Amino acid sequence: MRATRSRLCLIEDDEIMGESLCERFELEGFAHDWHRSCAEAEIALERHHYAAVVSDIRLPDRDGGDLFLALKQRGLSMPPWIFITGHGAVDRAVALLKAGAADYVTKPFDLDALVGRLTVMLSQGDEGEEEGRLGVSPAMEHVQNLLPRLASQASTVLISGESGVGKEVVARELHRIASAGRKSPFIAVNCGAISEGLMEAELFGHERGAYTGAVKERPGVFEQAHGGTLFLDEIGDMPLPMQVKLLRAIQERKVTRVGGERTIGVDFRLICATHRDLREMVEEGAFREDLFYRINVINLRLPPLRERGEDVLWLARRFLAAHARAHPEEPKRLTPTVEQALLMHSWPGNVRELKNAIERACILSVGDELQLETLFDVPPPGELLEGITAAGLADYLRACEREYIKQALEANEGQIARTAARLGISRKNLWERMKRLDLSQG
Ligand SMILES: Nc1ncnc2c1ncn2[C@@H]1O[C@H](COP(=O)(O)OP(=O)(O)OP(=O)(O)O)[C@@H](O)[C@H]1O
Repeated sequence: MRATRSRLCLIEDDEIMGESLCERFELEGFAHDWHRSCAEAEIALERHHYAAVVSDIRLPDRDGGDLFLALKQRGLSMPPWIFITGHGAVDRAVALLKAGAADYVTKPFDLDALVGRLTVMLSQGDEGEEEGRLGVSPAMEHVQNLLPRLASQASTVLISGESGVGKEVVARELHRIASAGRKSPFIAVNCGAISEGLMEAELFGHERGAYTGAVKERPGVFEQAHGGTLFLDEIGDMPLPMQVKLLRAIQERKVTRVGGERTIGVDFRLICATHRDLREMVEEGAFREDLFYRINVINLRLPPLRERGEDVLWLARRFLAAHARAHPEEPKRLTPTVEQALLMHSWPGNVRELKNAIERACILSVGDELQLETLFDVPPPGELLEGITAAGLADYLRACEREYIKQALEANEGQIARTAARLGISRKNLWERMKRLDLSQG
């Protein structure tokens, strides 16, 4: 992906106006792209992060304001927009300002003042304002706004949410903010992945000769996290006997290595994460109540991706851009059909599933657009057609179509809107086909 953070996007069809603006931009040393139609600009805006957009309102193929509103509605991460307008269209420009545009200038305008504004925007564009951003949905913005306060005031935080929602991402962001540019350790431990026998040594460390095979002394994760953050993932999987020891270490901020005598003071921020309902586990006797209250001081609940639709396309574009950065190629585009399918999918695997789907689709899609069929696991044709018998071609095609739609319906729990989006057809069209093929929803 081109480094366009410090680049301007000009949308102007008037050759004289466009040329004079570009001349001035060149004089000022502003990197810029000039697009003469909305269609051209739309593709560029989907692919690149510009620092600012300067756009005419009246353009040959579409109203520039409509393009702005449509991209905004699609959740595209938008640079500040400045509209150029004639005297007759000031009302429209004011309405666009209310809808989120940065500014407007009326022809003939003061070019120096415009250049002054753009200089500020270009310098801000270099700061990478998207870094550390968790999402654009109200739920994630709420979490984002809480993090600085938690970083300065909370020493224990519990993050809950389904698998793949981004609990570790949030934990790392909290750590980054708390570290404020200092280098400090972030130690992540998956409590579900360590066998019960090894857990004590893993958490508290061991002295030399503490057990067979302990040829060297080794600090545990509490000591490693000293001065930084200890992230205990899947805390609900911690065996009960270890929970007692964990509680003591958290409360006293001291540990004793296995096979050792001395206590070692440790200072760390503790972030625990779980996809399980710890309160329910307490009621069932599977999780200690005292430990639960100790770690549940601040509970950040991350909603599943299906409950924060605003984030889906925003995240998808981030993953597209990341893929393009890692592999030297132009980022692929999301077509309206693909966008619709992404929005309708229920994402049981949350952000992890979305990330994997986009990565797979980037690799498998041919051309510069993501292809719908590469996004989701659809059965390979051989598997789909297995066992289909038919009297002739028409009969055979009908059987294939029926089987394909039937499987898509099953995969989407019979939900018409989702299935239609997944198949890339309208709901009405899906209903008609189901009727014709004698298929029911469930
Ligand atoms: N806001 C986000 N921005 C970018 N990537 C994200 C975001 N949230 C999650 N991801 C990505 O999704 C994947 C899953 O995220 P993460 O490991 O943080 O989830 P989790 O809730 O901790 O999952 P688990 O419960 O299975 O451990 C990771 O690859 C992560 O990079």
